[in-house]
Amino acid sequence: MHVADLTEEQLLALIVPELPLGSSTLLGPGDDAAIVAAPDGRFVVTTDVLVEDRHFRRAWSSGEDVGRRAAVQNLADVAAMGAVPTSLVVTLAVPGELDVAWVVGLARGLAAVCGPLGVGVVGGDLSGSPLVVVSVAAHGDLQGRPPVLRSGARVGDVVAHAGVLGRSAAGLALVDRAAAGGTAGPGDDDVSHDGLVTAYLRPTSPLPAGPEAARAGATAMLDVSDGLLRDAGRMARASGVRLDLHADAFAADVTELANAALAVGADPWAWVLGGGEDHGLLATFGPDAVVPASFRVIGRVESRAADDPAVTVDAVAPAVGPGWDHFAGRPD
Ligand SMILES: Nc1ncnc2c1ncn2[C@@H]1O[C@H](COP(=O)(O)OP(=O)(O)OP(=O)(O)O)[C@@H](O)[C@H]1O
Ligand SMILES: Cc1ncc(C[n+]2csc(CCOP(=O)(O)O)c2C)c(N)n1
Ligand SMILES: [Mg+2]
Ligand SMILES: [Mg+2]
Ligand SMILES: [Mg+2]
Repeated sequence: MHVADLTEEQLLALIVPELPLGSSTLLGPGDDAAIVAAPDGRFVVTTDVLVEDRHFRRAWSSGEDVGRRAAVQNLADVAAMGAVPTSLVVTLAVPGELDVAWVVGLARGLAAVCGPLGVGVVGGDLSGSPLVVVSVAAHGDLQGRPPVLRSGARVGDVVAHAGVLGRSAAGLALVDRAAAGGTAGPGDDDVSHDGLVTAYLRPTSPLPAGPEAARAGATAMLDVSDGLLRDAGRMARASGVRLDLHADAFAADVTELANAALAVGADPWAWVLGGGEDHGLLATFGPDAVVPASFRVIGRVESRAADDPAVTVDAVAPAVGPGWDHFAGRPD
C-alpha cells in the first residue's frame, strides 16, 4: 500500500497510535494544537530538518532509522541547553508512491527514542513532496536552571565532550563504499564495521549529560552536529575565546576507527575532528568544577589573539576539517 492510496485521516489513523503521549502532555494529537505542561514557566524550543538525499538515502535508511535520527538530532539540541526534553511535533512531507509501511516505521522510530524518555510526540503536519522531508520541533524543560549558552566559555575553563566522535562519518563512508560496489580490502580483515554503520543510520546522543553538565555548572555547551572543529569554532566565536583541543584526548577514537579508515582510504582524524552527526555534547567547565563522569576532558579554553584561529589542536591550526556546511562555505 502506498501513501497515495490513503486520505490524510487514514494515514494519521495508522501513525498516531504508534506515537508516545509523553509525561508532560496535556493534549496530544487530534486538535488544532497540542498542550504541554511547562512547570518552569519557560520552555526550550528548537527545530531541525532532515531532507532525503541530503541527510539520508531511502536506499540506505529505513523509515525507523529516519524516525530515530530525526528525534535524536532534535533532542540533542534540547540537551545542549541543559534541558530535559518534553515533547516533539513532526512535519512529514512525502511522495505519494512511498510505502505506508515506511511512514509507520518512521513513527515507530520516533517512538523508540521518545517513549522511554517520557517525551511525547504531540502533533505535526502532513504534505506531499517529491522527496521525503522530516521537520521536527522539540521542546524542553530547564527545571529551574539557567540555560547553558554557547557564549559562556572563559579562559582557563576545561573543554569536555560526552558521546562518540567520528563514528557516524565512518559509517557513512562504509555505507557509501558498499553502495558504490566497493569490495573488501585491507582494514576489513576479521573486523565487522556493523557498529559504525549503525552509528550513522541510528545516531544516539548522551542526552542526560546535558542536564548533568548544567547541574555541574557548565559555562558553555552545544551539540556536535556538524563536526567537532566546526561546532567548537561556533562556541569559541560566541564566547570570544580560542578552544585548544589536545590531540592525545582523541588517540583512542582514532585507533578505534583505524581499520575502517584503512578500508575506505580515509583519514580517521578527519572523521574524529571533522565528521558530523554524532550528536555528542561539547561543554566547558570552570577550573574548580567537577566534570561529570559522562564527559571526558579534551582541551582548554585559551585567549584568542587577533590572528589566532578559533580552534587549535595542540596550539596550532588543525590540518583537517573544517566539518559540514550545507552551503560549503568555510568558517572565518
Ligand atoms: N531559518 C532560520 N530562521 C531563524 N533562525 C534560524 C534559522 N536557521 C537557523 N536558525 C538559528 O540559527 C542558530 C544556528 O542554527 P544551526 O542549525 O546551525 O544550529 P543547530 O541546530 O544547533 O545545528 P544543526 O542544525 O547542525 O544541528 C540557531 O539558534 C537556529 O535557531
Ligand atoms: C546521504 C548522506 N550524505 C551525507 C550525509 C552527511 N551529512 C549530512 S548533513 C550533515 C551535518 C548535519 O546537518 P544538519 O546541520 O542539517 O543537522 C552531515 C554530516 C548524510 N547524513 N547522509
Ligand atoms: Mg539546526
Ligand atoms: Mg541540531
Ligand atoms: Mg545544535
